[in-house]
Amino acid sequence: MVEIAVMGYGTVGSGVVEVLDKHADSIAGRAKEQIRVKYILDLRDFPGSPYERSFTKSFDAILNDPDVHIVVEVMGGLHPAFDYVKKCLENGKSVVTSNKELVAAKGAELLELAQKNNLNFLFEASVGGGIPIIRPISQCLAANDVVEIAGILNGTTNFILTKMIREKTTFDDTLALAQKLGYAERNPAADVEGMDACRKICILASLAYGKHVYPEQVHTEGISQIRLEDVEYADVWGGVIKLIGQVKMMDSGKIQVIVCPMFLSRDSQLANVDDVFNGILVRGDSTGDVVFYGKGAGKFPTASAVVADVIDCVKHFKARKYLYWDEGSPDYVEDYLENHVAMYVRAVTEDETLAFKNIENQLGAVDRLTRKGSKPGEIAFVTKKSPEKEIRKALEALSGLGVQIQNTIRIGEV
Ligand SMILES: NC(=O)C1=CN([C@@H]2O[C@H](COP(=O)(O)OP(=O)(O)OC[C@H]3O[C@@H](n4cnc5c(N)ncnc54)[C@H](OP(=O)(O)O)[C@@H]3O)[C@@H](O)[C@H]2O)C=CC1
Ligand SMILES: N[C@@H](CC=O)C(=O)O
Repeated sequence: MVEIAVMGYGTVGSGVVEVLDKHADSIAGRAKEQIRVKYILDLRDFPGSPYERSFTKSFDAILNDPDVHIVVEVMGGLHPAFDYVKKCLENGKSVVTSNKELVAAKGAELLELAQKNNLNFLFEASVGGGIPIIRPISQCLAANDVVEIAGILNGTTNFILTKMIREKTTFDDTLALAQKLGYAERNPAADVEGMDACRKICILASLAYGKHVYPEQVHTEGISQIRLEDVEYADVWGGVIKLIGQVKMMDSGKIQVIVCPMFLSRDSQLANVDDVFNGILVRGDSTGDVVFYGKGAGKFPTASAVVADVIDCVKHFKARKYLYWDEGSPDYVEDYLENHVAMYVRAVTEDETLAFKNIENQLGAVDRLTRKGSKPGEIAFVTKKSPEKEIRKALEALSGLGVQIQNTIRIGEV
């Protein structure tokens, strides 16, 4: 019998306890041990819960119980999660977490601590919800040099974009539904403004290239600037808008990494990844493209990944699971303005003919886009591929030449 503690009884934590209970026998068969939830730590009371006797408000009760060998951290946030996880690892307890904020900020330090103490620190659920992606990158694709990873990494924003486009629902209503379904972060700005996807691409980049990438090193944009006009122009251009996290290794040894909405061609493997689903493309030098697809958020998909880590922990008490990356460095990430991109631009002008003359003077030839029902003075175009800093400079100059930029979205090559 292995006794464990679950810290946090919200969407994911309640799913973990339920899955462990419902599938107790088959899980015991796979882990070769019965797994029992001895403690559930939460701030609230849950009167009438079938697990009522396991609830505690004392972290120390868990920390000081020598019978607890695995602690599942599903509270979220950095504090007190970091402190608790660190103490668990210092006190001989392996840790499983779904907390991407924690792994993206402190992964290198916690992995080192786990290694030092011959314990496991596992976080399959931190990226892609129920999709297996941490193990495939660290194990199944280990023979490859990873050339690039690009993915739809946030279920909430993909759900919002899909519903707004297909059903013309409002942003606020769709976000409220995503919250009700347990997809959104406690502070949904983390989803909408791209921070959640940023944390996930940091974890994938750290794992793939062996060096920590910190969220503050990644240029991050969310979906709050996207308007229905942009969605219609994307359609005219031949694609869709998706929030993408992307990382590539450069010849210089630096990485290019970004999180932002992108126009994706309908031919892209990620273009039809809709609703709460995530899609993650990993390009290996030997395998070529491998694409992972599944539910990126929600109670049971995420609980499934957490419980799989618990089972793996039980199977690897003696032989630790080897996950590791080094601390990062300030010069490791290329300035995103140096990246070569093509850019969709939507603007307004009072004189269209003059505007396009000025646009082509500044940017060279562009591909004009038109849509039905455009507003008076509205124009849109796609630039040629150039260093982003040059495009930004040209767009700044255009605003002094009667072209008021309303939005820009990068053209993805995924
Ligand atoms: N929801 C999802 O689909 C996914 C979530 N994740 C990640 O999993 C983690 C948990 O997410 P989720 O379950 O959705 O979040 P919830 O907010 O639903 O659950 C968190 C739970 O932890 C409790 N809690 C918070 N702080 C403490 C504390 N100091 N001591 C004890 N209990 C505490 C909360 O209590 P109270 O409500 O009283 O504050 C709440 O019950 C997050 O890191 C999230 O990013 C990862 C993948 C998918
Ligand atoms: N809020 C996240 C939850 C899973 O990681 C998302 O929407 O993807």
